[in-house]
Amino acid sequence: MPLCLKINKKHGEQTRRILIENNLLNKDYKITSEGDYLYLPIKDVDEEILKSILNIEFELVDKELKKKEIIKKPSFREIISKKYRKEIDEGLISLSYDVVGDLVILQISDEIDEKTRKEIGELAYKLIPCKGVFRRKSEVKGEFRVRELEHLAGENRTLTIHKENGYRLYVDIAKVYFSPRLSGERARIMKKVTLDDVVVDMFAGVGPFSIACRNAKKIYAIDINPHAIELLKKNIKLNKLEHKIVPILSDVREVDVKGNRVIMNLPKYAHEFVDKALDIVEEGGVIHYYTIGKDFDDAIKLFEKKCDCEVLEKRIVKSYAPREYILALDFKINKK
Ligand SMILES: C[S@@+](CC[C@H](N)C(=O)[O-])C[C@H]1O[C@@H](n2cnc3c(N)ncnc32)[C@H](O)[C@@H]1O
Repeated sequence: MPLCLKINKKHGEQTRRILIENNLLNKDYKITSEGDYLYLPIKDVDEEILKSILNIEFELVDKELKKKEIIKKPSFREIISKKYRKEIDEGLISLSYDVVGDLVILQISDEIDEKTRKEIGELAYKLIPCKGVFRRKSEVKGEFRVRELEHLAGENRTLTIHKENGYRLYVDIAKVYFSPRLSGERARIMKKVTLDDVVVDMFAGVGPFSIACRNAKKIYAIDINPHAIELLKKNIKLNKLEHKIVPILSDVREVDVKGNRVIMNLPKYAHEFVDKALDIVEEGGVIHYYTIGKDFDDAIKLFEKKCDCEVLEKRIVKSYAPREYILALDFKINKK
């Protein structure tokens, strides 16, 4: 029986949208109405998180709902979930994967032997439209936030061109950080940018946030990884933004720039850079802060200790670990 959110019908459309934006709607079941109430199937999530993103009265209930019937040819996920059920249940093989350009990145543990890893790679190569298949060999690590990869099938090349939100990006999955799962977040920021904005992208990588801010007056894109800046320069050309984006290869702590919209996409360590972000942002400006947490409280306390600010928007970007999330908070900085 799926976990459901029971809400008054009048909040239906808005709530459905927020659940989809936060990747919390359980799409295996149909949304059902009874009397004045709607039952929306949801994924396992803390009640506190739901309270803070929904802002309406709701109940959490277990309810029998109809399953969605979809007839289609078997996918990579369906095939491996039958063939490797035990390993999936033990958490050694994941059903989720990333597609970056024409490359696929699978999540298979080191504990799975090499022959089986290659076999799964070949299945992915056949069933997911792509040119090459890799596996995550490590977590993202180090200052550059890059992960080690193992080639499993198809072309053994790590440079690709990824498309999202109407722009294109050169990405080298072995040399720079890039997550296609943040495209929705970049689309959200894109909608907020105005022609008068001066954006400072403190941890720019190959520039997806900077390029998403293409409507701004000027964008300073900073990164400490030389490979990221090299690709960022190619991406600026590819998207014809030479007149707007200034690439800067440096530790952001050494850079002296100012802006009214500051992007801090370094979730694991962003808390160490809040003073620098406050130094960069103009009063009345906005800091887009990304962090890891179980809820939004720590981030809000941290900012409130350092300045007079208000939270304009907060949302779960994606899950990070069981009951831990990558969180996005937009802080308006009233007074430093
Ligand atoms: C999580 S990645 C985000 C990249 C990019 N914003 C994206 O969405 O693909 C963080 C980036 O911050 C860079 N970085 C880490 N420490 C830095 C520092 N002190 N100064 C500048 N860049 C830094 C890393 O090289 C990495 O590219």
